[in-house]
Amino acid sequence: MTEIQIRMFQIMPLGDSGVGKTTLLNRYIDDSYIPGTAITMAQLRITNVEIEPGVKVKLQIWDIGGVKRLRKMIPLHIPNTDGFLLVFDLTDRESFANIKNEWIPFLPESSPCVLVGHKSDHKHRCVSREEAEELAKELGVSYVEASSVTGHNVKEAFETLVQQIYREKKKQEPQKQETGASRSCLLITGDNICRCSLPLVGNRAWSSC
Ligand SMILES: Nc1nc2c(ncn2[C@@H]2O[C@H](COP(=O)(O)OP(=O)(O)OP(=O)(O)O)[C@@H](O)[C@H]2O)c(=O)[nH]1
Repeated sequence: MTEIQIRMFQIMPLGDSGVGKTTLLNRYIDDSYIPGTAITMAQLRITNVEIEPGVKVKLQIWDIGGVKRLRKMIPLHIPNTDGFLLVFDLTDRESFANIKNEWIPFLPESSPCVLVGHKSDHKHRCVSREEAEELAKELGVSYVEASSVTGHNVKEAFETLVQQIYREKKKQEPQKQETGASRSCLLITGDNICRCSLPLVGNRAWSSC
């Protein structure tokens, strides 16, 4: 019998309108590239990731449009968000400057974050890797250059963040176990039987897997 741990993390890509947040999500979740997507209002996407043998994460991703009038929705979601992708467009210097000017101010201190230089396939790049790495160092976060056109490093960007969240959560775990925050259950799917450790909500263990 295999023991499987199921966790739930919530993440949010942040960045100016047009940097490619929705396209990045489409590439990560559906492995598809849909050019010229319309401005997003807000949508919740869900996917599953195995982060190490026996540990699965149900990943909820809030995609909120980067235009100014939609930004008031962001603080509503921040308290439930475990980590952020700070996305800028490598062909747009303003979107790079806005990471510090517009997006960092939304974040609680020490939030797990990955800085993503997006559209790395584009010929007309105007932010150098050195500048971006310098910003990442200043912010104390990892830096990944990705392209949703080619798919290059898209998985890496999301999974670097998920691993970071996982490490942070594990640090807080001994305290959770003392309060009995999870319950071991048998999960039967077809011919497979596995043991899962599920979080307790109130006094119930739950899973939507
Ligand atoms: N060259 C190139 N273009 C891309 C890439 N990703 C997205 N685009 C284009 O960038 C434009 C904006 O992409 P979106 O995904 O709509 O941007 P967004 O950040 O979600 O925009 P909002 O919903 O307004 O916040 C679209 O025309 C995409 O086709 C990429 O990796 N390379």
